[in-house]
Amino acid sequence: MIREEGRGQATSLIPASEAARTSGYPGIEAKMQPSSPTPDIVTIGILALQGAFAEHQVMLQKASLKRRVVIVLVRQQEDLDKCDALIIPGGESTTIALLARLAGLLEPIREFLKTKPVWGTCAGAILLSRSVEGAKKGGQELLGGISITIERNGFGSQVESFEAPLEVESLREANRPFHGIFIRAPVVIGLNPSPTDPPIQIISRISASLLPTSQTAVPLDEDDTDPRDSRTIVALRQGLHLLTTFHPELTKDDRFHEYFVRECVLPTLSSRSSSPA
Ligand SMILES: NC(=O)CC[C@H](N)C(=O)O
Repeated sequence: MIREEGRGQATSLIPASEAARTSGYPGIEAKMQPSSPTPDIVTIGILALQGAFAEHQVMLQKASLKRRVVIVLVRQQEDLDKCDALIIPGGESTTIALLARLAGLLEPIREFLKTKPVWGTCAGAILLSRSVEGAKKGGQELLGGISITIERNGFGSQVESFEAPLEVESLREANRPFHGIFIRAPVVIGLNPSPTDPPIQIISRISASLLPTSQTAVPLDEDDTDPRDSRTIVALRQGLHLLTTFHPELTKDDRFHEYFVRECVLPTLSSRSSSPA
């Protein structure tokens, strides 16, 4: 099932017991907004093997979040074990996968994905996909949390990297476009959820008129799930996870980071802490 997402839901509070559980980890603390009634803490890991992890870290530190966020740069399993959520940055997906295998992180992240939210940006989006086309010779290891097929460098080579304004209805101040930076970006070429998978929610599509001229995507009706139409999808969610084919961390706009914490991370914390032990 595929659905286009409307406005986001309100976040829930994290009980003090949860804050106690996550406190005391070495990491970097992002600022807490005064509106938070309790010193709730959420621990977000950033896979820091290659690529734009430092930019995600800076953005999370500056982001206007309603919770205190402890940031953990994840390089080994014991870092991952501290995290409530994980961001996989852009960079080079084959290299990140190789380094993750060498660090013994591929299987732990696959396990992590089953219960905790993960956000993949660009190369991270490739890793989060269930299958990939255009992989380097020798293949490409994936994590596979989201049931889509994605095409590496699907908009073309470096010279066809581009920037474009995106409409994203679920972000705060939704009438202000989000500046999408696409660098050798992957393209969503198929949505393949099985009947038992959570539904895929489309968060943003790029207007076909803004795509590089080499692209021939034809925008169809909003509800049409024709695979051709998937090429205009640039942000989507499935279950706990978020995928963006562009780089929000390379902008000065914190709204995607705020969205991930508010919509993907905090609801899982509150549901975990309210479920019976
Ligand atoms: N900006 C990026 O993350 C590019 C992704 C890169 N094309 C890859 O395949 O991994």
